[in-house]
Amino acid sequence: MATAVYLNSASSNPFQATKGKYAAQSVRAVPIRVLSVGKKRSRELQLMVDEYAEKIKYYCSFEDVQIRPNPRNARDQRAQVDDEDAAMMNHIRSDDWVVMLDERGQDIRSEEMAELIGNAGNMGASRLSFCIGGPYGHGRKMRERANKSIKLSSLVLNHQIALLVLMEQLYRSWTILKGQNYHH
Ligand SMILES: C[S@@+](CC[C@H](N)C(=O)[O-])C[C@H]1O[C@@H](n2cnc3c(N)ncnc32)[C@H](O)[C@@H]1O
Repeated sequence: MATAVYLNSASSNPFQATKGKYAAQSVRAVPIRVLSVGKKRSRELQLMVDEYAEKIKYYCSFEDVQIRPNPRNARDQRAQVDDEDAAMMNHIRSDDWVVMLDERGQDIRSEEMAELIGNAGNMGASRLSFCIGGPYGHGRKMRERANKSIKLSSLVLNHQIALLVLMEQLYRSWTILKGQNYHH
């Protein structure tokens, strides 16, 4: 039977062996993908993304999917967003659990992000897809399809910065779920 992941402070359970702030959770590791619209990344950014990807892969399968911006060289913003939206939707399956990254999304804490990842398997998701939009953000199809919309900050971030912050938070989430000594 599915059990929901609720994060309680490890100190409330003295029998739980853990070095971190939270007790280790037993979770089904659902594969994670990050879909992001963006031009070719700088070498420096790619190195940092790869570094986090390797860390995340220690816990679950991980894929970094890049989507070409403005794939049909549309002249106006609306058409560009629609084309990027369609390209992103092509990568999403019906049983994916889709998290849209958006400056107007729900403000969540790192512990809530960890719960989201920990509970994905219990919700019947076969895959978790985190989606980062292009220069003008997400289109209508993505907004309708997303199971959840979250913000990383109240500031608007460059998509590459958003990607890096997301990668670190995915890694952080897993260390929280495993009760490891990274999150304080
Ligand atoms: C340059 S931003 C697009 C900004 C645009 N004003 C919009 O309405 O989305 C490119 C992408 O980065 C991500 N992003 C930027 N700031 C963010 C934030 N504060 N929280 C979450 N995602 C953010 C979103 O996925 C966004 O679609």
